Amino acid sequence: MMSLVYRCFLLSHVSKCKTLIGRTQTIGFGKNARRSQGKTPGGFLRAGNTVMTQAASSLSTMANKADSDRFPWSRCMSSKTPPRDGKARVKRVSIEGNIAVGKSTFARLLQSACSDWEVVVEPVSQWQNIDSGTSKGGSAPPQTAVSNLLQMMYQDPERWSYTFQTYSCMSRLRTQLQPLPARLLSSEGTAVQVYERSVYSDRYIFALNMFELGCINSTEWAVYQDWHSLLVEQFGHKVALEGIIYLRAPPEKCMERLEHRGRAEEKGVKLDYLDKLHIQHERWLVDKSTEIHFEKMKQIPVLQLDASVEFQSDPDVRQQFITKVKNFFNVL
Ligand SMILES: Nc1ncnc2c1ncn2[C@@H]1O[C@H](COP(=O)(O)OP(=O)(O)OP(=O)(O)O)[C@@H](O)[C@H]1O
Ligand SMILES: Nc1nc(=O)c2ncn([C@H]3C[C@H](O)[C@@H](CO)O3)c2[nH]1
Repeated sequence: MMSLVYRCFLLSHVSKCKTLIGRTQTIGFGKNARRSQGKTPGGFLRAGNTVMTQAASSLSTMANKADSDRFPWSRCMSSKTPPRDGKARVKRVSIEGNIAVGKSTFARLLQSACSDWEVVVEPVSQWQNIDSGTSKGGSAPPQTAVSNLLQMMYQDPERWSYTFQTYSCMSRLRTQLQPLPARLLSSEGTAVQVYERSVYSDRYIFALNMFELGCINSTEWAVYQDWHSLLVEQFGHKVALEGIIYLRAPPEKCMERLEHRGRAEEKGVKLDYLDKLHIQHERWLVDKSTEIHFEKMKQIPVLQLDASVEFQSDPDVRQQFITKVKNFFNVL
C-alpha cells in the first residue's frame, strides 16, 4: 500500500531529486504540512510508548532534580540483575535526528558522563575516504585514488544516492558489529552501547526520502529494501536496539548549526532538504505512520529530547539531559 502511494507520488514529481541541494524548484510538503507534523490536539507529543506534553519534553529543572537524586552520576550501569550465564548483557540504543541537530555532540556528552557506556560513531570518515585505487596493470605504477562518496552523493544525488545507501548501510552494520570492548564485557551490570544512527534510519529516513525525491528509482528502492531486510534478518539480533533517543529540533535550528559547522560536502544543502528529513523523523518516531518491516522496531520505546536547547555552555542543562537518558535506560 505504502509503495503504491510512493509510486503515485513519484509519477507526479518526476526528477525532483536535484532539489536536494536546491538546484531546481522544490517539491510538495507545504509549510503547513510540516508544521502540523508530530503534534496531536492539545499540544501533546507522542514519543514511542509514552505521550508527554511539550513542556514536559523540554528540560524541567524540578523533575530532573528528583531524577538525579534517584540516579546519581557515579552509577552509569543499569540496575537490572546481571545474567547468570556470565555473558555481559548489553542494551543498545541509537541516537536519531536530523542533520546537524547535535547527535555527535550529544554522544560525546554521554561518553564523557559515563565511561561504562560505549558510543559507536557514524562512519562518516569511511564515506569520505573510499579507497578506489584502480591499477590497470601494465608498466604504469599502481594508482591510489580516494573517492569522497558523501560529496558525490550531495553533488549528483540522482547518480550516487543508491550507491551511497548501499555503502552507508553496510558500513553502519560493520561498525556496529564490532566486538564489545573489554571494559563493557567485564562490567557487572548491564552494559550500554549508544549508536549514532542505525540501519533503520538508513532505510526509513534517508533511503526512503531519496526514493520519494526521485533520487533512487523504484527498481533501486526494491533492490535496497530486499537486501536491507535480508541483512537485518541475518544480523539484526547482534545489533538489536532496545530504545531510540530522538534529538528533535526545528529544521531551521539544524540549518543554523549545519552552516556554523561548515562541513565542506554539505555546502549546497538547503533548508527544504532538512524539512523533508524532519518530516521523515516525525513520521517514523512520533506519528508512527512509517511502514516498518521489523516487528520489534514497531514497538520500540523512544525518548524524545528537545535538542534546540544549548547545553554546551550550561552544566545544569547537561546534567538534566544525562539524567533523562539514565532514567530511560533503566526502564528499557
Ligand atoms: N545543543 C547544542 N547547542 C548549540 N550548538 C550545538 C548543540 N549541539 C550541537 N551543536 C553544534 O551544532 C553543530 C552540529 O553538531 P553535530 O556535529 O553534533 O551534529 P550531528 O547531528 O552529529 O550531525 P550529522 O547529522 O551530520 O551527523 C556543531 O557545530 C555543534 O557544535
Ligand atoms: N543520503 C544519506 N543517506 C544516509 O543514510 C545518511 N546518513 C548520513 N547522511 C549524511 C548526513 C550528513 O550530511 C552526513 C553525516 O551524518 O551524512 C546520509 N545521507
